[in-house]
Amino acid sequence: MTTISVQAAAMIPVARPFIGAEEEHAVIEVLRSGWVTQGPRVAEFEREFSAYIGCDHSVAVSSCTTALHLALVASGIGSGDEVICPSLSFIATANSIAYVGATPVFCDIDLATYNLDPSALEGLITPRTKAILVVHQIGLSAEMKGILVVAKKYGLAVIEDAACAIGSEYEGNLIGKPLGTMACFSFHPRKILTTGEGGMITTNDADLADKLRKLRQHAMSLSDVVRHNAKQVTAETYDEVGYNFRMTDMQAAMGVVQLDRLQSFLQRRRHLASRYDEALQPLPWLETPSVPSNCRHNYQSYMIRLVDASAAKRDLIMQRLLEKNISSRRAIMAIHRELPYRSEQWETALPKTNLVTDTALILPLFHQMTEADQDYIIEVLYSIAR
Ligand SMILES: C[C@H]1O[C@H](OP(=O)(O)OP(=O)(O)OC[C@H]2O[C@@H](n3cnc4c(=O)[nH]c(N)nc43)[C@H](O)[C@@H]2O)[C@@H](O)[C@@H](O)[C@@H]1N
Ligand SMILES: O=C(O)CCC(=O)C(=O)O
Repeated sequence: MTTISVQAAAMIPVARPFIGAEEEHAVIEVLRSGWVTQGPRVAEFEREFSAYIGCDHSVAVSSCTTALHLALVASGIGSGDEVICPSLSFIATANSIAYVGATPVFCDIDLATYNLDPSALEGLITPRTKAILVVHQIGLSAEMKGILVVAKKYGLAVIEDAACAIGSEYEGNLIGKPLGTMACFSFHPRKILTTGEGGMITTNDADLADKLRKLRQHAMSLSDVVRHNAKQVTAETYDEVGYNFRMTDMQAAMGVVQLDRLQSFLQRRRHLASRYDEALQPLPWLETPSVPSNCRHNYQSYMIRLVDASAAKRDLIMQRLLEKNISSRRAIMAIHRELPYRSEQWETALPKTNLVTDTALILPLFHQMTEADQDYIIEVLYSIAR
């Protein structure tokens, strides 16, 4: 048996945001400006985000979780309603449905893409179904055509959880040029573009955008900016229950700089992903990601799936990697296994979700990861195989 001659000098993290001097300067400028939340930098970030995505409106909020929550509120979804979503997703997907008093109904996935299986949707629709919350998991677009056909047939809203999908494409368009009513993005540090925390809702519907802008700021009738600039004494009213989901100008200033870097982030990730693909494809005990020809992946995460494995075996491999200073993560969680959503019904209804959550793992992938680090990770995986 060959042993690995070198040990990584320091832990290789699963992810690391790239934050440079330009972000520092941009944030300091905001701090010195005297306007620090939902001000000019937020408006600028929204404009630049719309220009990049090619959508009409972008509404910045405090996270993707609050973006999803607000999108459901603005869609009029509430108590007694059902929303179909995958269980193979971060818990925020289902939590956003629970926040509005609706019930998440979990749909199984397509094993090739780890996204909602359009052919499994119809069996879940009841008279209470109001929407489909589609996730573009780890940055790969869901098969939107099939999903939109079902949504149209039953008159359901389609909201896209694009938390991980900035820069990803479906049929030649960037995700976020909404195919449904709204798409929601995350700028959490585990995402490709980060503002610390932060989120964005994109839409082509002007009324919806107005509603979102109002609701994110306590539903006040006149914004603080309008009142600040008013030449006459003025007061706002609060005609419905709103939320405090504002993004700060420090976050937005960082976002503007990160958006400038996005092409280079995407290029680097795609390059490293193709290196993983090439090196790992010969290993018969794992499957590398498969990308349908009508999609372009951003590789927010690089996830491999172990063939003929169990959760215990996967965890053992993760432990071996950790002992070699390589951080990995279990696959995407299965929401239906967490206490607030757990039931026998879901455990038996979602076999593909169960298989992926038990047998996949996420390998390190980040902008500054060197090819030498990546070669080391590959070498360790080969040694585990032996
Ligand atoms: C369930 C989660 O799934 C995905 O994350 P994950 O479980 O694969 O990985 P996490 O443990 O959240 O990733 C955290 C890693 O991301 C890097 N990182 C760098 N900076 C940060 C930070 O500020 N916060 C967090 N949480 N992570 C940060 C570090 O390498 C850290 O170990 C993401 O989609 C997360 O947003 C989601 N919460
Ligand atoms: O809280 C987390 O770990 C991630 C949630 C997220 O991505 C968001 O709400 O923007």
